[in-house]
Amino acid sequence: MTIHIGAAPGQIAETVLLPGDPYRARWAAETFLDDVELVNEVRGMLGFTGTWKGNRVTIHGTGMGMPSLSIYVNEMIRDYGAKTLIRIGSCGGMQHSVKVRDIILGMTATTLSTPSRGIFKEMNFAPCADYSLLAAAHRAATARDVAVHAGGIYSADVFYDERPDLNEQMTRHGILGVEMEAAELYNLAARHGCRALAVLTVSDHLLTHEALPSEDREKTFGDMVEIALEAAFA
Ligand SMILES: O=P(O)(O)O[C@H]1O[C@H](CO)[C@@H](O)[C@H]1O
Ligand SMILES: O=c1cc[nH]c(=O)[nH]1
Repeated sequence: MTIHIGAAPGQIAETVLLPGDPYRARWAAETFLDDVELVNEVRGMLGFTGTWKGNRVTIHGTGMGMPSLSIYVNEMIRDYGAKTLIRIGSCGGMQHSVKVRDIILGMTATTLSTPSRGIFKEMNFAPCADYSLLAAAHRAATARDVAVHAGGIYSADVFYDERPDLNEQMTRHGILGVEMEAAELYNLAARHGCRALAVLTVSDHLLTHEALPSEDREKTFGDMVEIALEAAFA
């Protein structure tokens, strides 16, 4: 047990899928895993371990934003031995070529700041995905005939942004979508020699202002869960 995770030693698998929403974790575990066991509910942050095609997997919420994700991912890596960590999140589309419900694979995650800024200081470290996971996820998405885009994403610190010029610059520089956790996930994976990837579903669009309701964000993003599972065990 750690301060924030109530699982016993060995109850967290080496492969972890990480939605922001703990209820998406429950839905994904109940929908896609066998022999599912609740392994954490401290502070209502739900985590489940089960099997997918015989492989052990944990699906665990991170909460919203990089400080929250940092707590769970640090404990999963340092205390439970997680090795492959795949975020399964929602994001806002930032290009007209990207449509609502499309899948985005985050090759890089641009950010203004992360919980790691204290160690990087003046350095602009470039958080990036693990290539083997990225390539496997792209193959899995293509095989499923899902609209998939691989490229840069933006990990913002705020959802209600008072600086629209920042989003405009991201769009201008080809960034595909905005979310709030991937950059720190990639930083932590790099620091600890783990593999990480963000597989995102476009839930709303900053240019067209389309938006899916919260229930869809919780329960209908099955393609990204299966793509993440296929990539993890490719
Ligand atoms: O749907 P999740 O995985 O929570 O991801 C996105 O949704 C939340 C904001 O609504 C942020 O956590 C953002 O990264
Ligand atoms: O962080 C997020 C997630 C979904 N949509 C957004 O606009 N931002």
